[in-house]
Amino acid sequence: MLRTCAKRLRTLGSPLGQPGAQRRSFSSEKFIHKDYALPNPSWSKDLRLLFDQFMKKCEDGSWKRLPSYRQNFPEKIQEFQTLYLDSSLAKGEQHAQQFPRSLDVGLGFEYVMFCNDVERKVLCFLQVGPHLQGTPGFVHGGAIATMIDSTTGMCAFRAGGIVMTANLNINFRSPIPLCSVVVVDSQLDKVEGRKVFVSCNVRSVDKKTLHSEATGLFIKLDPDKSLKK
Ligand SMILES: CCCCCC/C=C\CCCCCCCC(=O)SCCNC(=O)CCNC(=O)[C@H](O)C(C)(C)COP(=O)(O)OP(=O)(O)OC[C@H]1O[C@@H](n2cnc3c(N)ncnc32)[C@H](O)[C@@H]1OP(=O)(O)O
Repeated sequence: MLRTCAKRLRTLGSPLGQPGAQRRSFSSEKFIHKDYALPNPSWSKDLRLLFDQFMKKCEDGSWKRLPSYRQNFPEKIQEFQTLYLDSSLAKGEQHAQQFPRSLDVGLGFEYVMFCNDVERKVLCFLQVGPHLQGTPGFVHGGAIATMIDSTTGMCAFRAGGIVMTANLNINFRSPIPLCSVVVVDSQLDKVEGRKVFVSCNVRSVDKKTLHSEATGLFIKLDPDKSLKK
């Protein structure tokens, strides 16, 4: 699996250990607002197949592909700051990046999310790159938690607007091989006032292996309360 992964990365012109090529181009607006939830040469056949299968499901409008950027658009950040932040927290925002998109293409998280608002589900098809290693040959638990947080967070966001994770409970059932593709499947369970409850599982593409199970509690932010440092 790792050898195939390294081969695909060489075709990107960003060999392992020399990630600078991708980073150099990052400063241009074009790359900041590039939609990363689209196929690139680092994507494996498994990820491409899932992508193509769900793009077909989007044709009748039941599913939607969610675009994904390294940075939020300035007007969104402005809106967020105006509503929820102390002005003292506004520093450094122009250099901020979405954490799961901050690694070089192919080396970290390669993923695309699809949502179905009627079924209240968000699915994430995720390829875990070689820089996400924990135990040798397997993915770091923190990397898995990141994508569970992002997927369940997106599910909560679609139901409740701007939310933050208050509690995330994960059971790691079976390790995820590095460079494999997994499906993060999240489901909105209920909304009680400002509390949004979401559950989630992570499985192999053939669904035979359950890698992780999780539940998340998200709280809709209250515009009358400012977030503090
Ligand atoms: C630029 C903006 C664009 C946005 C686009 C977003 C798009 C997509 C989403 C992507 C998903 C990203 C996913 C990543 C999300 C994160 O990782 S967030 C980072 C981690 N989380 C935090 O740092 C949060 C830290 N905590 C807090 O800031 C606060 O505790 C809170 C905001 C979560 C809640 O505070 P507050 O608003 O003051 O609410 P409370 O009054 O405290 O609580 C309200 C009710 O909820 C219950 N509750 C709160 N926390 C918990 C908990 N941990 N467990 C159980 N219950 C909890 C609390 O008891 C209250 O209940 P009642 O009303 O009393 O019944």
